[in-house]
Amino acid sequence: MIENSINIIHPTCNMAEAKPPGWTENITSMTPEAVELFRVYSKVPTDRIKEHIKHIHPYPCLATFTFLDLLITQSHQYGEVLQRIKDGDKFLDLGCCVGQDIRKLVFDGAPSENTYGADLEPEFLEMGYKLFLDKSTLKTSFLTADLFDPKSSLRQLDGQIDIVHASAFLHLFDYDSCVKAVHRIVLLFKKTPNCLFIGAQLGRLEAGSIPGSKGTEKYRHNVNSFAQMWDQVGEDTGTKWDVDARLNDEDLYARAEKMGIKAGFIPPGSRWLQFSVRRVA
Ligand SMILES: C[S@@+](CC[C@H](N)C(=O)[O-])C[C@H]1O[C@@H](n2cnc3c(N)ncnc32)[C@H](O)[C@@H]1O
Repeated sequence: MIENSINIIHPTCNMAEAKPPGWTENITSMTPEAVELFRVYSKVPTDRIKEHIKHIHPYPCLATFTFLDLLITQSHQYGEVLQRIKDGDKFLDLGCCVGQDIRKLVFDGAPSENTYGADLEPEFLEMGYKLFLDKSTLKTSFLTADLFDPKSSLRQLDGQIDIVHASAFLHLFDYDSCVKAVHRIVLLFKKTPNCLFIGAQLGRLEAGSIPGSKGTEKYRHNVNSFAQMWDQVGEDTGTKWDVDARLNDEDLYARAEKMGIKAGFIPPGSRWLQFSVRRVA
């Protein structure tokens, strides 16, 4: 069973959006893991952590503080991922934003030189250093890259990555873009079995498109549609993938209503979809 502790609102990081639903301006709670990360890894005194975070992040899309959830730790594969990076596997956090999940892995013992982070927005990558105070120590390679740009700096990683993590990422796109993104992700992986794609994103009991901003659409997967997409991409690319996708029990729409939040990207039937996809051939 998937834990129900994943925060309800994970904004789309649309920088044009002035105040996303769920805007808080205040850090109401932090998990003990997040407090420990700032206290021990970043050496911020406990009583100054919240002030430090609020001081650093000026962006609306970070204003719900959900990046403090350290989503990667809720993956059932977290232990395996950590051990594999320690053993030399190359890890990429795609759409890493401020790179909190990379910092958590490094804090837990992953050699940072085996880690990569990629994001469309260079400001988020810079903000990560200011948040975690590790510019002089962290050896993660951060790339500013648009996953959909065939000439992006991600090309240098093609065929070299063992593990890709992408949380709150694929749900940003319509179905065709989602399929394109998965095709691109397959290119990043080594051509060997056991490569792993993990993450969590907004999903829905009934799969389908929902309206996005400015006439766009976003696709919400359920377990079947997510697995079918990977089957299709497997066929297209001559690869084979074992998909483990699960919808969380918690009804995110009900929770949003209870909180008085009207968020178009959380329609009825919304659940967190947690997945691991392993290459078998
Ligand atoms: C909702 S945030 C999730 C951030 C992080 N993974 C987390 O769980 O906190 C989505 C991130 O994807 C990035 N992004 C959006 N489109 C992208 C693209 N085409 N290529 C690379 N990154 C992209 C955004 O800049 C943003 O940082």
